[in-house]
Amino acid sequence: MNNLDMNWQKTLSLFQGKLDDYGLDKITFDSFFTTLEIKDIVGSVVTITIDTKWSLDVVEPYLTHLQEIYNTVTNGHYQLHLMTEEDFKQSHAKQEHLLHFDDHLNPDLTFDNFVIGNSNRIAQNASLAVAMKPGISYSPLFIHSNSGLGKTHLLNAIGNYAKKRDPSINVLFTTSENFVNEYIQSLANHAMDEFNYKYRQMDILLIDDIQFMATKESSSEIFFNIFNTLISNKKQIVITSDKPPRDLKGMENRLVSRFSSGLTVSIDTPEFETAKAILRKKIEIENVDYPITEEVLDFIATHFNTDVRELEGSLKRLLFYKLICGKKLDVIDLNFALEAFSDSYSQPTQKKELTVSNIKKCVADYYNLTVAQINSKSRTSSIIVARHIAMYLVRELIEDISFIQIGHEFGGRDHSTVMKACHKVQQKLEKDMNYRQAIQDIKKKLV
Ligand SMILES: Nc1ncnc2c1ncn2[C@@H]1O[C@H](COP(=O)(O)OP(=O)(O)OP(=O)(O)O)[C@@H](O)[C@H]1O
Repeated sequence: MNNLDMNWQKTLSLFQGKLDDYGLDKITFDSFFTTLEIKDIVGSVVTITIDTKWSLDVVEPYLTHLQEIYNTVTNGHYQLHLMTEEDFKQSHAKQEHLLHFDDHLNPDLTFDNFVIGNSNRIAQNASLAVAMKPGISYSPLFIHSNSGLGKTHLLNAIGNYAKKRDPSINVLFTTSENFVNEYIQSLANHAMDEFNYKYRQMDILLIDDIQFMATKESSSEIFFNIFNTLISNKKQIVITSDKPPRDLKGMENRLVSRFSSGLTVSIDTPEFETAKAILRKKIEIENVDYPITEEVLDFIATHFNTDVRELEGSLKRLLFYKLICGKKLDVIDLNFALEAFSDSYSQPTQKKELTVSNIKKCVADYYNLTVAQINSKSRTSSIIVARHIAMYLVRELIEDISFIQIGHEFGGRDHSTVMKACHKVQQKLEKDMNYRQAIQDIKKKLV
């Protein structure tokens, strides 16, 4: 007999000794109480089963006495929970079923095939740290970048890596859109218990593209609760988004502040060498068995480098063109690449004309402000931030424009005010990754 059974038998025999006090007789005790069995202890809840519903009705009124005795025997603070054998089996089956959910991880997206460069090193390092020790140091981890730069890849890599190290942990990858749909469906099917149970038992919850949840109020509410439960149970949450937490328009402040409470990292557009390394990796994965010259890689890395998806697409196009062109080629060289991209590649076009007004407009749009607010004397902090960035970008992007001219363009301000603003931006750029990303995003829209 194990400890658990011994404690229970002791409880029953002490209970039996007090039958008179409880107004019970031996025949009732022998018929109903001796079949009680401890099935499960989760935390402080001890589940006891009984064979039938009518036996349950007889025993239930005496449960608090049994609980008192059990806590004296075990010197614990347990709550006894009584249910029929049948109910226990059903709820167990439900939980077993829920434990076999699909993790939705893509096994092809791993750290092994994620190319590291300056543009993504911090995000990759943070992701790996989290995958090695989920929930320990950086929860939530918030990864943001423009589209196609590897956020989904890293999310999957975290899940795949962690599962490989410990196959017993519960990992779930989902997009915020799927989360919202699943929530709506669970509400409609009266299956919110299952929904909550599933999400709350995760050791690692990976949520892609959180920006879609911004305006979904009730889904945000339930997500907020799940988020808090997981974080307070030291579980790992990783979230991705196309912008940093504070720029998630429409997202509740309490969620934004929770998102910022862990570690926030960003991914930039791959620089030339990283773009080439990614191309080489993709060539290796595709098992390309003919040489592609360095010049071709340079060409693609220079002209199709907005994001990694574009790099991948260009390579696929090149390989496809080789397949269908009908030429017998031993090597893919630059001439062939120029032919393959003849309709999508044109000589670099002239830069868009940059004027003070279109820089102001672009910054104002980015921050959801008007140009009049940028020019105004308002001291509201969000307007000041946008105004300073606009001044800085004017100074940086328009050749030979003086501080005096800029001051004039921004509502007749003094040149020293403009100088101070530009200096402040420069200082903040060096320290604040999110700020740097915002300025890069605006620049990208302008140039
Ligand atoms: N550093 C990298 N090394 C190898 N492949 C990469 C890298 N970064 C991105 N990729 C590949 O680029 C493609 C796009 O990446 P991914 O889907 O992860 O981007 P994303 O940032 O999540 O985009 P979106 O915001 O549009 O969802 C994927 O095929 C991914 O495997």
